[in-house]
Amino acid sequence: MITTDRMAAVDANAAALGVPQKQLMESSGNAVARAVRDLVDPGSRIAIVAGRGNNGGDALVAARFLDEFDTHTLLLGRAETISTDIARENWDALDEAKYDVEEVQDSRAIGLGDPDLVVDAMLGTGISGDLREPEATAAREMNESDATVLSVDVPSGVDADTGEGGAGAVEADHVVTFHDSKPGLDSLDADVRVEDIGIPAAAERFVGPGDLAVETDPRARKGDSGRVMVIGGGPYTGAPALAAQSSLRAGADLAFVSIPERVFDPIAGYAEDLIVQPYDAPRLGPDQVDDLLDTATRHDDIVVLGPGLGTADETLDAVAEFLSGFDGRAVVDADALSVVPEVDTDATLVCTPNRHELAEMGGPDVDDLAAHADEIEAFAADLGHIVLAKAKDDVISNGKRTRISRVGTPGMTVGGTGDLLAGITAAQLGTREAFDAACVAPYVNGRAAEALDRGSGLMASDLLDAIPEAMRVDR
Ligand SMILES: NC(=O)C1=CN([C@@H]2O[C@H](COP(=O)(O)OP(=O)(O)OC[C@H]3O[C@@H](n4cnc5c(N)ncnc54)[C@H](O)[C@@H]3O)[C@@H](O)[C@H]2O)[C@H](O)CC1
Ligand SMILES: [K+]
Repeated sequence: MITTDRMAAVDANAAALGVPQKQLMESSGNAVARAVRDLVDPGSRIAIVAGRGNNGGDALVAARFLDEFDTHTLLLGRAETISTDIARENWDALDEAKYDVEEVQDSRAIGLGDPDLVVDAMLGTGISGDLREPEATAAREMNESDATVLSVDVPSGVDADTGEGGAGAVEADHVVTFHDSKPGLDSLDADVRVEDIGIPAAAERFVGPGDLAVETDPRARKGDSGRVMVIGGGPYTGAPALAAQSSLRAGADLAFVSIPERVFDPIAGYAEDLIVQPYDAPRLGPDQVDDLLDTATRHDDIVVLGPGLGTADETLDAVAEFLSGFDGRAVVDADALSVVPEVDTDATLVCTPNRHELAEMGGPDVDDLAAHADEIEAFAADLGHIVLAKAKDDVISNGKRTRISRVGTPGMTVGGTGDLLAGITAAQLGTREAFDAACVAPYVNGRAAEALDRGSGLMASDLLDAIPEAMRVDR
């Protein structure tokens, strides 16, 4: 089962892997033709009704595979208004090769004839709202006709994610959908077949450029990427500052750093963009927890817990107490990680262990994390939280789904890149579902390093400037 947004991401990832959409359209069209052949005998009358988007494009491809039928293709609208290059190229091919095609300029002129089968390729995943003209009239004609109706990808007018049909949606007898079934097809009174269109498994497994495009959290609004609160520092000062700064570079609106008073000066001195909130204690301890919980909960802060905190008993007690009282979103990193397996929390956690921290938490003790992705998935299921395990290839799992981010450079083994990752993850949690945020963050971090291309001598702070560019969708 795949949603429209995920499908678009996988599509773009496939293109980045060298399988462009036009090739997928060729496979889709071929699959449509196979479905036609399974439903009617050679010589039967077929009416193809194509819209001006890629859903129509699929059927325009299919027309070339249906020579043994009496096929008539109607394009709803003028060819110049076809909305994508690949669909238009497939129209032009039919036109040049003298297939039986017709541009329908006016909804009153729609005549399906008396076909045995209608291919409904008006609208697929690009639909929004009720059917407009001329699609509405064409849908009515299809629904009133005696012909078998085969819909391409999704019955036109039906929302592929929800199954909701706008007024006048096509009532399909059969649906041929691509790659994976869609949630909205489940509730239909139609026979649904899922066809493989040659999308490489890697397009789903590996985080790619398509993943950047999709913002998946319904709470997300433009310019509302949330407040990040880094609870860290004390023994160390650089780590919390790097995490907070990277969260800003990755789109957070405000970054707070909660630290012991005695390290206020250095941390406040690193960057004027950070809001430094000191507490009166030499290090984090249980006395600070009520205040921190109160602030984080009141502002719906996305918390980063761990960078530079150290391993003092009272600090780890405070971490455990914070997590058991917290029900928001948090990234847990570094020294705070050891507490997670013991703690009972309602929070949504993304845990970001390196190889050693993963083993100490009870996960697999291995060098090549990606080769042991199944064990990391089992560990995440057991832990009940999202695990973003950091290595050359990062493994991200929520216990059910597991993906790999394989971007980055050897120079990233330098100290501080993990702090950056924690901050980027927190910012991503403001606009995406937690698992998607955990997948995109290491991809952004790795792309930033690739863009700098600095080899050895890279410092984590160098990467800060490269993060915004690495998040751009159109790179
Ligand atoms: N990997 C894949 O999934 C592939 C899918 N393919 C097919 O492409 C379509 C999606 O194509 P897209 O161009 O994004 O959108 P549509 O063709 O569904 O529609 C766009 C078209 O429709 C107009 N429109 C929108 N809402 C309405 C409305 N209510 N009434 C009338 N018209 C409307 C809009 O303005 C556009 O012009 C997918 O379903 C698959 O079939 C690829 O072929 C291969 C890869
Ligand atoms: K359709």
